[in-house]
Amino acid sequence: MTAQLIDGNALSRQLREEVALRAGALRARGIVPGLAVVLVGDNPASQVYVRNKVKACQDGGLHSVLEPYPATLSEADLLARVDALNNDPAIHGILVQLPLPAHIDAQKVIEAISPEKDVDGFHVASAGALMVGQPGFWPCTPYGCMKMLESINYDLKGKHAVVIGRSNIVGKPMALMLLQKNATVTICHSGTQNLKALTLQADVVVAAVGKRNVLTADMVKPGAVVIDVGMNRNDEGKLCGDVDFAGVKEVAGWITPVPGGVGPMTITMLLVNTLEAAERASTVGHSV
Ligand SMILES: NC(=O)C1=CN([C@@H]2O[C@H](COP(=O)(O)OP(=O)(O)OC[C@H]3O[C@@H](n4cnc5c(N)ncnc54)[C@H](OP(=O)(O)O)[C@@H]3O)[C@@H](O)[C@H]2O)C=CC1
Ligand SMILES: Nc1nc(=O)c2c([nH]1)NC[C@@H]1CN(c3ccc(C(=O)N[C@@H](CCC(=O)O)C(=O)O)cc3)C=[N+]21
Repeated sequence: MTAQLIDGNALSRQLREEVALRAGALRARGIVPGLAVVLVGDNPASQVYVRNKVKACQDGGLHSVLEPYPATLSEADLLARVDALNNDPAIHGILVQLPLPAHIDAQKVIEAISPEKDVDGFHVASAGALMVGQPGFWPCTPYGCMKMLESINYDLKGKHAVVIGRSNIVGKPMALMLLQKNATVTICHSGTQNLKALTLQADVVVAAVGKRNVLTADMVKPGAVVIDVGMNRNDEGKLCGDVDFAGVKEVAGWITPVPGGVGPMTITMLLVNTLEAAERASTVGHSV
C-alpha cells in the first residue's frame, strides 16, 4: 500500500474531545447543548444512524432526544413537531432524518426548521450562506471531508479537485467548500462524459455517488487524495464505499476508508454544529 490512510475514527475522537470541552464550558454557564433527532418510519439503516448520533451526543456531553414516529405520521403533524422544537429553548439543533416517507415533502420540512437550529445545514438559508461565504451551518458530510483534508495539512490552493456527485447535501456543498479554499473544482454527475479523463487530472477526488467501484485505480493520478463518501453494501453484505479501495490505495497518496472514514466525521460535525448553535444562542437575546 502506498497511500496513507486518513482515519476518520481517530480524527473524530480528537475533535469530539474538543467538543466535550466546549460543551463543558457551556454547561458551567448553565447551558446544556441539545440536539433533537426526528425519525419517521422504521428504515433499519436510519435507525442505526440515529442511534449512533444520539450516543455520540451523550458521549460528548450534549443533551439529545430521539423522537421516533410511525411512517404514517402526516406532513402536518411533522411540521407541527418541528415548530414546537423551533420554540423549545432546550433544543439548539434539529435533525430530521432523511429519507422521509413519500407522502411527506422533505424540502418543506427542512425549510420549516429554524435556520438557527439547522445543524444539518440543509435549509435554503444555510445553502445560501455557504454559497456567498456568510456564517451559517455547513452540511456535516462535506464539512467532515474538509476537516479530513485539514488534518493532513493539505493546501488546496490551485489544486484540481474533482467531485463526483452533485446532490444538495454532499456534492454541491463539497464543491463550494473546496472552491472557498481556492481549489479549481470540477463537478461530475450521471451525465458526465469520460469521467476517467477528468479524475486522472485530479489532485483531490471526492466520490459521493452511492455506487460501488465508481473510482478504480486506473482513474487515479499517482499521489492524489481520495475521499470516499459512498455508503454501499458489497455482495457479502459488508459496508463499502464508492472507491475500489484495494486497487486505489496502491496509486493514491492518501485515502479514506469505509467504514471508519467520512461516516464518523459526519456525526462529529453534527456535534460541532450543535455546539456552535448552542454557543450562538447563548450570546444573543440577552437584551432584557
Ligand atoms: N458518509 C456519510 O456520512 C454519508 C454518506 N452518504 C452516501 O454518499 C453517497 C451519495 O449520497 P447523496 O449525495 O445523498 O446521493 P444522491 O443519490 O442524491 O446523489 C448521487 C449523485 O451521483 C451522481 N451519479 C450517479 N451515477 C453516477 C455515475 N455513474 N457517474 C458519476 N456520477 C453519478 C448523480 O448524478 P445526477 O445528479 O445526474 O443524478 C448524483 O448527483 C451515497 O452512497 C450515500 O449513502 C450520504 C450522506 C452522508
Ligand atoms: N437529516 C439527515 N442527516 C444526515 O446526516 C443523514 C441523513 N439525514 N440520512 C442518512 C445519511 C447517511 N449518514 C451517515 C452518517 C454516519 C454514518 C456512519 O457513521 N458510518 C459508519 C458505519 C456505520 C455502520 O456500521 O453502518 C462508518 O462509515 O464507519 C453513515 C452515514 C447521515 N445521513
